[in-house]
Amino acid sequence: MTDLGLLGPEYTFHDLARRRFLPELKHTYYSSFDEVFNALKSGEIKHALIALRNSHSGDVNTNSKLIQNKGLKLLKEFDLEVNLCLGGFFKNNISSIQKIHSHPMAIKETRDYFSKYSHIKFISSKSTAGAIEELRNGRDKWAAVISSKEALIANSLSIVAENIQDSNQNVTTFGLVSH
Ligand SMILES: O=C(O)C(=O)C[C@]1(C(=O)O)C=C[C@@H](O)C=C1
Repeated sequence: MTDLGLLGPEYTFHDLARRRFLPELKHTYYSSFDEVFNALKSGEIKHALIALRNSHSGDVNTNSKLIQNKGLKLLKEFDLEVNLCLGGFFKNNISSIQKIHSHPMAIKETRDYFSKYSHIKFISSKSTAGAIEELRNGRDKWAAVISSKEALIANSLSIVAENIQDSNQNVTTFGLVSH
């Protein structure tokens, strides 16, 4: 049994919250909230770290409701400032980018920023760091991702723009949950 399950891979915002607030816990990454909830139910993990809400874009998934409906315990809440970056294979101009992969919440949190680039197609991914894997598989030089700066650096991608979130106080609240 691992102590903590969370949405991965490395350098998702869940992972940045884990590193900041719960660095001592042995952890396992999962690729969706469903998988994290299932791992908690089956006893594969003791605790889960799950995003509940964002200060600008509201509820994350239906996670708060799911925690209540499943009779899980919300032990603690942690607030993490979420600074979003745009990154890709090259330091492209934003106007030359055609496609952006990211988690739906990160896309929501940057909607105003991209409002003048109406040609860009947004593609939902399972997490901001997971979007990087999709970017690599797509091999499209005009594609980009919205993710953490840490994820871009760890994956040797170029940073096209920093702090692109619409709200300058963009905070996501994460819950530490147990059975
Ligand atoms: O995709 C990630 O990196 C996540 O950790 C998910 C998530 C979310 O669930 O809202 C976490 C914080 C940010 O608000 C954007 C995405």
